[in-house]
Amino acid sequence: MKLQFAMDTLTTEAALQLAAAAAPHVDILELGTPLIKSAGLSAITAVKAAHPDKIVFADLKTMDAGELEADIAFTAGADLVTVLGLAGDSTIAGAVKAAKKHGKGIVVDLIGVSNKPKRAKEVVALGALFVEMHAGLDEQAEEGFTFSTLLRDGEASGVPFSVAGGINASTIASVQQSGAQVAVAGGAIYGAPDVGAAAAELRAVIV
Ligand SMILES: O=C(CO)[C@H](O)[C@H](O)COP(=O)(O)O
Repeated sequence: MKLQFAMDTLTTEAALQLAAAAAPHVDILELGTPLIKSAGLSAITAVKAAHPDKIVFADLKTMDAGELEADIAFTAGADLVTVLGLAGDSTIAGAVKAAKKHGKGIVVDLIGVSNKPKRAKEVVALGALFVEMHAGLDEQAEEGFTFSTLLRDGEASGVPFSVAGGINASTIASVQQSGAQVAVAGGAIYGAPDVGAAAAELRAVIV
């Protein structure tokens, strides 16, 4: 299972510092949606230039203009770009078209989708590389939140999936056991006093 570090910060400088600390322990460096909205596509270029050996993931969460938005992110240096599963099929197909042009991949984020296994199958049929079983930061803050549903949905989907939703060192083993291809961790790494040590701790559980 690959480990993805979601850098939910607001400046390119902060992202480069986080990436430098965590890179030895992670496979995928994710530029979070707030970072791309705040710093722009140049943040993608900067992270890819600093870490050409890593998979750079641009969490655009595209809802419309799939081909155009994916194209500009791939041109900026992204290897993987997200489109929302709530978007229409034509948006997802457009993003997949851009990914094929660049030899890269589209990940469909199923945040907010009620029947995630069903939509997962549909979007992989449209050409998505994998889906993200995702409970966002707001959903995580809701009373009674548990990400066990995400693991069940991933297993039920029958397609390649990642899991994101507040994963930490005590829960990442269950993500691996669910058969996920990628575990996404944001706050558990960037919120730790020692970013490198936090990434290493997660990595130690899954190797
Ligand atoms: O995409 C996101 C929010 O929409 C986050 O990057 C994702 O949820 C991972 O971060 P965390 O581990 O803190 O939940």
